[in-house]
Amino acid sequence: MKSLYGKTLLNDPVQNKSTAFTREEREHYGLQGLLPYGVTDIKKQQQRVLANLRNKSSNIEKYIYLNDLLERNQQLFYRTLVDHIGEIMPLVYTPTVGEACVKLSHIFRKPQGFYITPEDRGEIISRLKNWPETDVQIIVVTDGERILGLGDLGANGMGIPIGKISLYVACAGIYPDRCMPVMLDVGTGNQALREDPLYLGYPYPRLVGQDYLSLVDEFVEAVQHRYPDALIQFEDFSSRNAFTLLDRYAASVRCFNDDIQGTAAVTLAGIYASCRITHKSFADLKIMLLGTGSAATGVAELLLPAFKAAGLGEAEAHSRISFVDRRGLVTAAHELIKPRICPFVSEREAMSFVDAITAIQPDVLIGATGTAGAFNEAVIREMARCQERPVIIALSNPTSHTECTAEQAYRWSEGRVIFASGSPFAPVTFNKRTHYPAQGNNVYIYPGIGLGVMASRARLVVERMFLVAAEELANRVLSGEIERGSIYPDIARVRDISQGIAIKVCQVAWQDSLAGGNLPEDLEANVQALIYEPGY
Ligand SMILES: O=C([O-])CC(=O)C(=O)O
Ligand SMILES: [Mg+2]
Repeated sequence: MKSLYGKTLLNDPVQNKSTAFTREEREHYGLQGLLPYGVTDIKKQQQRVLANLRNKSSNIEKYIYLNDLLERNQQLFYRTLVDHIGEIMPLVYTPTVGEACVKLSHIFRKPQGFYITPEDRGEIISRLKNWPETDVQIIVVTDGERILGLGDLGANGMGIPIGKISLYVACAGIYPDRCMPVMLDVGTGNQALREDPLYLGYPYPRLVGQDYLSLVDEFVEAVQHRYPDALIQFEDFSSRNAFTLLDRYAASVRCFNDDIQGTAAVTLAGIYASCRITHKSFADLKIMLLGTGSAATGVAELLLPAFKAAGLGEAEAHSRISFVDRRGLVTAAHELIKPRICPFVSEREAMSFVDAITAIQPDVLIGATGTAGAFNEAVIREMARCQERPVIIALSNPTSHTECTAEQAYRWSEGRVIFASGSPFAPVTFNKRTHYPAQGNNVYIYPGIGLGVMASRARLVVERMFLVAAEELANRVLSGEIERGSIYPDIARVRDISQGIAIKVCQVAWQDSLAGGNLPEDLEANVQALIYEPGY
């Protein structure tokens, strides 16, 4: 690392320790006079951070404060995030990051991440040289078209890759300088944004068709040229582009789509864990999905190999999965069925959502619609009538777009639901009993996948990696958590869990001959060696 002195050192977020510089360091680095007398350690600094944070009156203020801290003192930011992940994750990630994205052009302070626009066409390789890091291993890229359940936020969507990267660092221990958030700013279909005088993105309608694809191609090729080891994580693209890009690159480029594959794995893990509560066999389950976008489709497509691994045949596996959308059960009577949903079309007659629950009696109901209220009272009551312990997973983010609240799920099921949601909910007390909703968010999966791909230098990211990640995550739910109805582990253990997932991913990489190099003697040590522990 370059030796910095004086103000330059204090202004460098990576090397700055602020009041934690010792007397000797102050003398050595020319810091005398530039700091108050008191020398504190990182624990005391954390106390100050937490007190200031808790004093802020709104979540967006907390987001801004934490972001400023990251830009001032990276070690302190990450140490505090890691040590207080349950409290701070919702402020740097879902749900607050949703609000931050909506307002990003207005709260903008310091540029972060890397922006590419159509004006960079033909020049992306040389533009990438402007990024100062030489060893980038993880790239999270969005084009801002489907930010959480909030829709097209254009370049304001940059908040998402930034948030995801901070959790790669906190939840998997990837070194910050090995991570790169990228915004492919190809314009926005959001007219209000384009007309906002403070909007900072490329203020034109979105590139589409071949113009769009060729720009993404150029970006992917440029990444492979400049950062040949990097994993590309596609995030928050529109459903259509998400599948198009995954189909285009997955067989030849080290990449995955988090909304399709990460969400699928976290959902599958929750379903596996729910069987420990209901004492049902996974192979017997019937699963209903509301929504036909990238997340719901991804879940169905990962359930198929999971069912097959549990002994079901192809047709039987398909028959366990049903889709509903706002028109009701997806049957052949539906017009314009998306190609990937076709294999799951029900042979029953057309019927409403609630009637489909009555007819099919699903054990598990999953929502991925981006629509608040989609799980209304009638839906939840019918699930509770059909099942002693209905499993309901409301995936959509942020909280304002979740299919139902935790409180509604417990109330309308008389406290019998096993509930999880993409965004966090506080515990709910109903009929004098406290219920603990779990957070089924892909943050339990993607950091471990990334770490495992990095540790194995796997050429490709394959389906089996998500299956083993789901199994590992489900196995990490403690019996005490199962007893209180939680189907995901306490987020405080996520770092350890990500390492467990990474080891399983490495095993797949070596078994499937995808890994770079020879199988290390000790896979765990191989993963451990990569871990960043924030501190001075
Ligand atoms: O960001 C999150 O919290 C989960 C996710 O990928 C999404 O909702 O698109
Ligand atoms: Mg996402």
